[in-house]
Amino acid sequence: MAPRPNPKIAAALTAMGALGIDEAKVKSVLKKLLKLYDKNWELIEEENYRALLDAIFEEGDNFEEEETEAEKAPINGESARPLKRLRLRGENNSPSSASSPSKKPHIENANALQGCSAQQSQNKAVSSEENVRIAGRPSPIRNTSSDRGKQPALPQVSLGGRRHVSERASPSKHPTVEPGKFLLPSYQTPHAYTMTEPKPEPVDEADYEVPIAMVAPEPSSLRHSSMKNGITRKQQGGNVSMTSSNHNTNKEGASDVVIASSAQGEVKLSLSCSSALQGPNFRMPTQEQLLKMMEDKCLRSYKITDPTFSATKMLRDICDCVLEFTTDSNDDSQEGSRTRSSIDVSKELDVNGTAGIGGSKDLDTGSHSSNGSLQVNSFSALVSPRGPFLPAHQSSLDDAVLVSMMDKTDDIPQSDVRLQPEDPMSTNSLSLVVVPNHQLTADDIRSFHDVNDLTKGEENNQISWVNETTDDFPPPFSYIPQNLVFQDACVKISLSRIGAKDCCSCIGSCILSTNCACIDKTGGGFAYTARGLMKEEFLEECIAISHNPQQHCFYCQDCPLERSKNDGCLEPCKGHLKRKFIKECWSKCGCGKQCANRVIQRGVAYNLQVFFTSEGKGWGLRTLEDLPKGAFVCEFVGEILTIKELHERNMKCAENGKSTHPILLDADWVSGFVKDEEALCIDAASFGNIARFINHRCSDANLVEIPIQMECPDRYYHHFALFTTRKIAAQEELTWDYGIDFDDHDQPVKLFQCKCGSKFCRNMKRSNRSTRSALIAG
Ligand SMILES: C[S@@+](CC[C@H](N)C(=O)[O-])C[C@H]1O[C@@H](n2cnc3c(N)ncnc32)[C@H](O)[C@@H]1O
Repeated sequence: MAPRPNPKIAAALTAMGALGIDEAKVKSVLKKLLKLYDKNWELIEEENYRALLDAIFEEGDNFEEEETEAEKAPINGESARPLKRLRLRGENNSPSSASSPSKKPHIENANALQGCSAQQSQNKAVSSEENVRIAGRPSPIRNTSSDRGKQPALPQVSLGGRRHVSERASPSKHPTVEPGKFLLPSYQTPHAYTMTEPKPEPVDEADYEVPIAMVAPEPSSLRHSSMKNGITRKQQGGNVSMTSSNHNTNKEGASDVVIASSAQGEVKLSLSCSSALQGPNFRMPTQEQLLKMMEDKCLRSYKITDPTFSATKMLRDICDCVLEFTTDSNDDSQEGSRTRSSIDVSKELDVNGTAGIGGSKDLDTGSHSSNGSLQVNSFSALVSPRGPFLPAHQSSLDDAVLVSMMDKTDDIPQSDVRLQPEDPMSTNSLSLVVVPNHQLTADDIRSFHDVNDLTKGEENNQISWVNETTDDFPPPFSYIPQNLVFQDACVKISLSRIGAKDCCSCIGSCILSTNCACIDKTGGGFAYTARGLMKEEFLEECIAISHNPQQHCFYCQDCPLERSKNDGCLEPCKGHLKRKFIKECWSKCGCGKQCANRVIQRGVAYNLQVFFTSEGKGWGLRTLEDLPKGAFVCEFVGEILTIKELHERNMKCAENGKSTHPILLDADWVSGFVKDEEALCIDAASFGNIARFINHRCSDANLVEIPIQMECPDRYYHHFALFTTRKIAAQEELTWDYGIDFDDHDQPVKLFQCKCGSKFCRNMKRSNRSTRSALIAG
C-alpha cells in the first residue's frame, strides 16, 4: 500500500500548483526548506507559502543562470537576462503546456523569474542580509497585507524607473505569449479610444517604453516644466499635485505619475502614457485588462500571493496613504468624516508624435486637435468627499479615455468593487467610470454637484439630485444659501438704519405680543400661524394678487427698467406689482430665533429633491414629503444685480447662447423716483440655491412668491420667499408662476415654449389665439 501523503506537503503542492509551479520543483525546494527550517511548517506555510515561493524563484534563477551562462551576450544593447527568460519561457511552453489553461501560469512564472532577476543580483550583493532573513524569518517579503499600498514594492526588487519593453514579452520574440496579456498598444485610428483588446504587435524597442506614468491634465507649459524638473510639486486652486516623472533623456515624450489631493480630502492619481508610446497601432486596453495585467505583474514581480490582492485595492491604498499623510491627525474636524478617494487613469496620446508632452494641444470632448493630440481633464476629482460620486458627463464611451474610480464609501463594502465601464451614469461610488476628455475651467470645477447634496451642506437638509430620464447633470452653478451682491446694487443693510419703529422689543415669541412693531409693519397683521405656516387669509390675498397682476400695478413716470435699456427709445413703464409683504423680526428685535415671526430665516425645512422632468422643462424641484398649505419652501436666492448690470449680462449670455433666469425685486416704486442702483433683480444662473430649479406653471402653480422685509427698513425687499398655495403630496413637482407675459418679448426673463401642462397655460392660449387669427386671416 502506498504511504498516505503528508497533508502539509499535499497542501503546499496544491498552493504552488495553483500558481502553475511544477510539482517536482516544489518537492525539491520543499525538501531543502524543511531541512533548513528544521521541519518547522509554520514558517513555510506563513503568508501563503511565501518562503516556499521565494525559495522556488531563487532556485529557479540559480538553475537558469547555471544553465544559460553561455547565452549572456548582450543583444540590442539589452542585458542577457530578459533573453534568458524568454528562452526559458519557450522551454516551459511546450505544446502541452501552451495548450492547457492551467499552464498559463508557467508563462507568468517565467515572468516572475524575470522579475526576480533583479532581486537575485541584489541578493548576491547582500548575502549577509539574506542570511539574517533566512535565519530569522522565512520570507524575505516584507510586503505584508498591512504594508500593501503603503510600500507596494519589495525593498529588494528594483523597480524604480521604467522598464524597457524588452524586459517584457514582445510577440516578435515570444510567440507563445498570449495576445492581450500585455499592454502593447495597437493603434487603429486616431479616434479609436474604444476599450478593445490590444493585439500584440511587433514593437520597435527604441520607440516603446513601459508606461508607469502620467501626463497630468495641465497646460503644456506646466507639463513641460514638470518634466524638466523631474519631480515637481505645484499648488493649483487648492490642489496639491505631486508629480513624479521618470524622464528619459532619449525620449521627448517622457511620462509621469501625478498624485493630487485637495483640502477636502479628495485624492486623484493619474497615470498616462506619453507620446513615446505611440506606435502605428496604438490602442487603449480595457480597464480590466490593465488591472489584471497589473495583478499578474504584482504576482510575478513582488510575489504577492494573497488571493484577495487586487490592483484596484492597491490603487485605493495609494489614495488612502495620501489622505493619511495629508490629514492632520490632530484635526478633530476630520474625525468621523467620510473620506473618499478617487483614482483616475488618464492617457495622453500624441498621434503625430511631434509634440511630445510639451507640445500637445487641448481638445474638446469627443474630438481631437489638428495635431491629433488628446488632452484629458478629469472631473472625477471634483467629487465632494461627502458625496459618493460625481458621474461622468454625458459622452460616448468611445470618446472617453479617462477612467475614474471612487472608493471607500461608508455604506458599500470595499470588496464590492465592480468595474462598470459600461455604465457611465452609475451612481455607485465604486464604479469604474469612463469620463470624457473635457476641458474644465476652475469655475466648472467649483460648481459641480454632489449627488447627495447639491447644497454643499449649506441648508438644514441635504438636497439630492436624480436624473431618471436622461444622461444630463445639473447645470454648473455655485450654491449659495443667501443673496450676494454682484457689484453695483445698492443693498443698504446696516444696524444704524433700523430705528426703534423698525424692530420689536418683544420677549420670546412675538405671537403672544400685542404691540409687536414688526407685525404692525406687515400689512394685515400677523402673517404666520404658531406652527410657522402662512395664515390662510394672508396667503389667499397673495395668490389673488399674483393671479390678477394688472389690478395691482403701479406705473412710474421715469421707469428705471426702461432707462436701463439704454437704447434711446424709452417706452412707458409696464407697471410694477404692488405685492403684500411680510416683515419678519430680525437680529435687532427683542424676540428670539424661535419667534413665530421668523420663518424664512430658519431656512429650508422640508425634504426636497432636484430631478430631471419628463415633460421637457429640464430640471425641476420636487418634494419628498407631504407639504401643508402655506408652508415656506425656500427663498429664491442669487446674485443681486442692478437692472443695468442685468442687461449687460443678458447681452453677454446671448452671445454665448446662455440665458439668465432673473426675477425683479421690489423697490419703493411709489416714491416717484427709483435710482438705477436701486432697481434690482436676482439672477440665480451662476450663484443660486435650489429655487433656481423651480419651473414655471401658469396660474395654478403650487407655490407663490412673497417678498419678505427683514434687515432693511424701507420698501426694498431682497428676500423673495416661496410658500405652498395648497397641500402638496410627496413626489409632486414644485412650481410657481413666473408672471411671464408670453406676448412681451422685451422682458428680462428669456421666453420659452411653456410646457407647464396647466389648463390655464397662457402660452398655450396665446398659440391658440395666433392659430385662430391665422385661420381667420387665411
Ligand atoms: C429657473 S429655470 C428652472 C430650472 C430649469 N428647468 C433647469 O433645468 O435649470 C427656468 C428655465 O426652465 C425652463 N422652464 C421653466 N418652466 C418651464 C415650463 N413651464 N415649460 C418649459 N420650460 C420651462 C425654461 O428653460 C426656463 O428658462
